[in-house]
Amino acid sequence: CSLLEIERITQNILQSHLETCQYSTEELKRLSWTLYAPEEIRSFQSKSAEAMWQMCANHLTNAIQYVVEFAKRITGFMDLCQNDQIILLKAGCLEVLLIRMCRAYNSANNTVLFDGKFAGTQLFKALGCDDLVTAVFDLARGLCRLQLSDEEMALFTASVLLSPDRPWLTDAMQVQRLQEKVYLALQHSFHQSGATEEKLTKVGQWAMWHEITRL
Ligand SMILES: COc1ccc2c(c1)CCN(C(=O)Cc1cc(=O)[nH]o1)[C@H]2C(=O)Nc1ccc(C(C)(C)C)c(F)c1
Repeated sequence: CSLLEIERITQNILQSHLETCQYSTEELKRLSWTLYAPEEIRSFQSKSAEAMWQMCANHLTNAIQYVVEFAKRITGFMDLCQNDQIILLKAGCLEVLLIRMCRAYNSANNTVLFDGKFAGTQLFKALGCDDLVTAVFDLARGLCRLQLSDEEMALFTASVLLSPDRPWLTDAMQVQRLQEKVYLALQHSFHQSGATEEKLTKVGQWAMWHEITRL
């Protein structure tokens, strides 16, 4: 597709991301140095698993609404049949939420935004699943190292949402055509920003992995 179309796709997806990213980069920077005091951490740790899960579920459900709104604003997503829109969102919204979460992660002290301040893994002890919590923090740390710009984050999460290999899609080809345009825009964006070798390799690996899983 033409450079003009690439530019148009990039602007639409960047705009959609900025309008639905829930916290601006500046806001997260400011928040990232407000940490919980030891007694506040202890009060979270002494909650019941049920109460702690309820709190996390509320926050994540709220965040997922923003991901749904992001998808609806991507040109071409609303042209898909409703069945496919639902399949793509059901399969992809948690992946997108976890990728977006790295923006609210501070690798300097391994903390993530939770309920207004930045929390370390020990705050979530009451949940009783340290492995899941550690995995979420590890993913955020890995993604943080890519130092993705808002534009790259927008294009990357859009390409994850527009995965043509989700099961039961009615028109996978239509989704694949959309995803290929977003990949082109992402590559163009990396080359524009003189992306680091690591970033290109990482995304290349990710694209490869996607090819492999599609085979
Ligand atoms: C897309 O990126 C993010 C990143 C963090 C949060 C959100 C979205 C949603 C709002 N949120 C809140 O804590 C809500 C709040 C913010 C505020 O100022 N007042 O209330 C955060 C969030 O949900 N963080 C969390 C971090 C770990 C977990 C695990 C338990 C999975 C580790 C989790 F479930 C939620």
